[in-house]
Amino acid sequence: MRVIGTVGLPGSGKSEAAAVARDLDIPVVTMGDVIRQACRDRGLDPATHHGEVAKALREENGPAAIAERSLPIIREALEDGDTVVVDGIRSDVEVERFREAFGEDFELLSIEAPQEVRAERLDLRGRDASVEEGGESLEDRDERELGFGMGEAMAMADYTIANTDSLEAFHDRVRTLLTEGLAAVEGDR
Ligand SMILES: Nc1ncnc2c1ncn2[C@@H]1O[C@H](COP(=O)(O)OP(=O)(O)OP(=O)(O)O)[C@@H](O)[C@H]1O
Repeated sequence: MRVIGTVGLPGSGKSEAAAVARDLDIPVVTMGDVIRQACRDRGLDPATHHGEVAKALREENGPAAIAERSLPIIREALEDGDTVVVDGIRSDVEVERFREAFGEDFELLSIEAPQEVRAERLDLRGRDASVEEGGESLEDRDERELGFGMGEAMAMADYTIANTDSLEAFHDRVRTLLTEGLAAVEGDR
């Protein structure tokens, strides 16, 4: 059994890593979906209340609340396969919760790229932060995510992939990691 969590700043390549997993028929549990479901449970539109509900969940049930709610979904996904990818980890507290739940079976992958590289890719993706995030710049998004504990989470990673080369090279790295395991990408640690 392998539960592989991904962490990384905006535009680092987390969605691309999740896409590689899906291509391999590895289920991806997205923590954002947990928040969207909580919005619907409260009769709120996820499009406008996502941030507010994420904050409320943490205030009501503690900083690991979203990780906690992801656990049954991850366990259910593990009934169908040996490996699950968890996308959307934001903090060290969440990493600790997953380590507590899955022990050695939990692996943390940090995806890293310099801010200027991420900025360029996000512009190309058409999700320019200045438009999509209500005027918030990538610098501000980075700062906000680091404020949640993203930096501490990244520091806890079992391995790091530097996503500074081509998309194809990144896909290959992630595919190797998912299919062959840590030893195959040991050089990246
Ligand atoms: N190595 C690469 N070369 C070229 N483009 C890339 C590379 N890696 C990712 N991209 C592109 O950069 C953009 C950002 O990547 P992605 O959406 O995976 O980031 P993310 O970490 O999920 O970001 P966010 O947290 O903002 O959702 C995407 O358009 C993706 O296709």
